[in-house]
Amino acid sequence: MTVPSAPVLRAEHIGKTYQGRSRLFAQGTGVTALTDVSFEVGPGEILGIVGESGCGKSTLARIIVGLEQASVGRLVAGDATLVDVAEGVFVPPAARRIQMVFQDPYSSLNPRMKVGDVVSEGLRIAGETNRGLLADRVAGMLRLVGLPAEAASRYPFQFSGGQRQRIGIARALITEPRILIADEAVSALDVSVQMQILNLLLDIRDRLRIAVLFISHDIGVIEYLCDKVIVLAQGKIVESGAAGAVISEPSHAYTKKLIEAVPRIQD
Ligand SMILES: Nc1ncnc2c1ncn2[C@@H]1O[C@H](COP(=O)(O)OP(=O)(O)OP(=O)(O)O)[C@@H](O)[C@H]1O
Repeated sequence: MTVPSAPVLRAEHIGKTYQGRSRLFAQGTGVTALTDVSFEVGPGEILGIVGESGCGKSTLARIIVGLEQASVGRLVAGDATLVDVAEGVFVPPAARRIQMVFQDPYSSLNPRMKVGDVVSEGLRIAGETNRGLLADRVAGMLRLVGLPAEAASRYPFQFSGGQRQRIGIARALITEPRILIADEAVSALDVSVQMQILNLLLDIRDRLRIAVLFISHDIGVIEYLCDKVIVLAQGKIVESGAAGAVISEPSHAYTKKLIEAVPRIQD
């Protein structure tokens, strides 16, 4: 009998209301971006978070990584409570061991930094100064994402979009996060390059047993990559479960609409 692993991340009843400063929000109503969002992701599991623009995907990612405060709810990673709004718990981003890969590899890499410095930045911020150790770790990360070690001495503009996304993944993984959040990480890439990056994420998941939250508006990509999925509409989970089951037999009209809108990736 296999014993189920403890979740790497558990979100409990997360809610977020943005309180604007403009007169539009004068009545204290604000914008409700998330309502009662709960899910779990286990080690080596890829959870897809799918929904149309404005459904709250990026807000959820920013809350998990700690760039945004939740208005209500809890986030627990393994034994550690990262967020408990009622108890006033808020673990700062640098202490969460959660890293993000962003949509646009062109703008998310500092063009004036060599790739080696881009990739090693997280370790240097954490206080690592040993140049030999940093170079070894960078070379290992570049190898992991399928780039040659010589890439370290070049600049981001010397690489293609897919290669830059590999650099972004190496940068995210160097601090050994327990969770990787990919926010529309393949949306800016051509379809064939998308497939290469999705396959790289599968390979990394298998090798590192890391948990991945994969945020996308594209249900075809979610179907190819993810074990589980939550479908967000207007900040609420309208459907969740095993990715194959949700996509082959969607029970909610919103999920059906997402499926009809996107060509399916065949493996
Ligand atoms: N800083 C903010 N202040 C006020 N409202 C915000 C803020 N950020 C997001 N929102 C609102 O919260 C809701 C969810 O936005 P969010 O960016 O999380 O959605 P999304 O699904 O990631 O959309 P997209 O794919 O377009 O980025 C939207 O109604 C948005 O207008």
